[in-house]
Amino acid sequence: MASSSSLLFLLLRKDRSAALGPRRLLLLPLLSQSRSMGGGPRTFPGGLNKWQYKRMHEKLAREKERKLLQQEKQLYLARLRSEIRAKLAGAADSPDPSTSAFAPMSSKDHIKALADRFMKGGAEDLWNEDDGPLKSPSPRGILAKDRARVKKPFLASFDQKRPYSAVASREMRPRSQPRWRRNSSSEEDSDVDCSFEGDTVTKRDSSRFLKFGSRNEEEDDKESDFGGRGSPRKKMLSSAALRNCDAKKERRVLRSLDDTNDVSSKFCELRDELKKKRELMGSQKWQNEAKEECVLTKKRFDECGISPLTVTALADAGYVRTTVVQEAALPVCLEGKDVLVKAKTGTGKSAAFLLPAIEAVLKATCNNTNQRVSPIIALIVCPTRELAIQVAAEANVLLKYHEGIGVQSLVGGTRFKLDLKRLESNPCQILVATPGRLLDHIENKSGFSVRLMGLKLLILDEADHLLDLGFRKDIEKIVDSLPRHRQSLMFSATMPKEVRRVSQLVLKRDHVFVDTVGLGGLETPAKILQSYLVVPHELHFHLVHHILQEHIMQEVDYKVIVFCTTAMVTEFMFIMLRELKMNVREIHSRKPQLYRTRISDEFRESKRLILVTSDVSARGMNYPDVTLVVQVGIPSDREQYIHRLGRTGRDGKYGKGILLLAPWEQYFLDEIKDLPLEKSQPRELDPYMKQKVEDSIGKVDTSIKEAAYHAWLGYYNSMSEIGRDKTTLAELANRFCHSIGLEKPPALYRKTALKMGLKDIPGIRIRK
Ligand SMILES: Nc1ncnc2c1ncn2[C@@H]1O[C@H](COP(=O)(O)OP(=O)(O)OP(=O)(O)O)[C@@H](O)[C@H]1O
Repeated sequence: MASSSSLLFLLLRKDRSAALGPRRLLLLPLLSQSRSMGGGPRTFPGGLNKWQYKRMHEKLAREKERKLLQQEKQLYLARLRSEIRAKLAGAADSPDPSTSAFAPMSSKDHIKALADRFMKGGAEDLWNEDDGPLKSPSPRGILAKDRARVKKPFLASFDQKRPYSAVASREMRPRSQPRWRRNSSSEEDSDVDCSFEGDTVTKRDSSRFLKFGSRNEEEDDKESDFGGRGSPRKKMLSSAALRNCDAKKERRVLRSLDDTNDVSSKFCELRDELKKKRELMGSQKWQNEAKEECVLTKKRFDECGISPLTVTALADAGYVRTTVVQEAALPVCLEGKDVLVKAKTGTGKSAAFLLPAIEAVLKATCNNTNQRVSPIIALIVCPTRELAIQVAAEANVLLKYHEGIGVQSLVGGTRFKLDLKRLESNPCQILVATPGRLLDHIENKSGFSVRLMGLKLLILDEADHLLDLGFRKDIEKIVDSLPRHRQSLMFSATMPKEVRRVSQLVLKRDHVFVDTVGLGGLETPAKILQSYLVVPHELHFHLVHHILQEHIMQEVDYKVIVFCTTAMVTEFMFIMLRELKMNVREIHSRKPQLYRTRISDEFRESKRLILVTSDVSARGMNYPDVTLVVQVGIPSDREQYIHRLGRTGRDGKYGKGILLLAPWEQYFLDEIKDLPLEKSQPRELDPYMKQKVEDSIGKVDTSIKEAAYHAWLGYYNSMSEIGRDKTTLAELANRFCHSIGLEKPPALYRKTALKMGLKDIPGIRIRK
């Protein structure tokens, strides 16, 4: 077993070094060329031009991905074959198959080998629900002496009794002990999860072992013409992800509109389940539970081993005690280890990675004082422009008393030359960047690559999103151009197991996993009251207006974010609400960067304002005191729901979240069934207000409505649940079309329809 996993590891290393090799070789001449020429070359080694050079890297990345995929497939097939053989040979009944020299490898061992390949120890929680019979004696039944034998997982130096655990992947629970156990009664049932945390055994709902949704939510530059979820081509790529071979996701395809009735029994089940949850969640109980969730700990920053100047700056900003994630992550990060951190939204992850970044700079600068051009010591990569700007601003606050340490941001949507000027005139040791623009600098300015040679610390904020297929290639290229001897940190509020599997692209194999949520723990802040509403498309816009009005009446200092599915639907919603004289602003990828930054700053400072936005504001944005988050339509996946919701209830405050779905979109509730969502009471719409909304919809320009229809179609076409049934999709799109006041659906270009698989589909009109 050990030899097979080490063989796999060797294979992988070989594959990786094959992909890295040419890049490294190419970098040397590139550097020497830049030194001799003095400026940044526009030609590339081997006489390649920029595009050839770019294509060569893309090809390398494609090959690497293909090889990984193939290996994964082989392993999975081998596992299936072995399982069949085991059954035929009656080995399944054998109490200990491993005792027979000829016994086939068990499925569990195969999965272990698979996990070993990625993470060595600590990968047990990456397994799929169905992988192997993890039957084991009830944890209650475990004898004290057995418990004593269970080596405590390596915990980062913080209080283990807290509801989180920091687990070093190198020292994991012995496999003989149950980490979690599925309730075998039914796939749909909420599972009971038993997990050890230190010495304690906790029972939890483990229904969050869910699918690997493809998250092609765009970074600013990636929001496609056809909605925010990336182009159909991107989607095709994502469907080739590892999950096809490994994740066992139950498909829910809507064959026709009538299917919504056919699955009513399923919904009944769901309703019952939710009713039970509602009872549990009775508002009194919710408040009590919420009160218990405390973000701050007793540990003070001056006890954390960070520079006194930083402690003073922190105190100026009102930070005296650490938050849960800061207490857990800081010691391991400051030790210089590679760390993967998962913590709920709004719990202070930014400071948890900025403080180690500052310490890394202090350490590096005192070791090396006479450099002509200051190297970049810490690089922070963020998925969106606003987030990068926000993180840079927070770094500046923490650097208040550190003279000579600079921070800069590199984001798309600004002029490349201006970036260069800024970088030259204000040298910085901490750089915050979005992947696209960063790669532009790496590939086009060799002087910049030289500055990156001194890098000590790489940080990926919203790491699961950055390692998702929309960004992964860019991240791989960036990582390939950085020194190998560095520390790497990855942070996010969500960490799907598939992302953990590929985290080795960035992290060392013996990295530490700090999880302040805990296996099976509630992934959303307890202080957010979550609910959902199901109404037909035709009433969505009326209802959004109604909900906003209701909220404004309840909250004097309201501050609301309305998330829409795509940039163009966002634009439509914004204009409609503006026509209704509401105090609204908009941010989405179709707006110029200067405008976006201005609105973002305005919203941060303001009260009594509504921000209508696409997913560009979903992750990381810290707008204080948001009182309500409304999500209109299905989010691209469970993770996106959690991040959008997390714009409220930050920093230990209370908040509200409402998810608005059309009847056919209810299947999404299954993805978040472990989250405490209540069904909201249907609202009575005032006929007068209804007419007012109709009038305002009528005032929106037809070209915007048409673009919104196209974007809507593109967004839902990329969702596997509905995108495969094109006829139903076209019907639903037509309903949406009526809801925005268009009489008939606007025509698509033939080429676009072909690309989207919508040619010759009834209800889809093609441009002559
Ligand atoms: N130690 C602290 N004491 C007081 N407030 C803090 C502390 N650390 C962070 N905060 C505040 O908590 C809020 C949320 O912080 P931050 O934006 O870092 O959260 P996050 O975990 O990164 O959220 P997300 O998952 O959405 O990215 C901010 O307003 C920040 O100022």
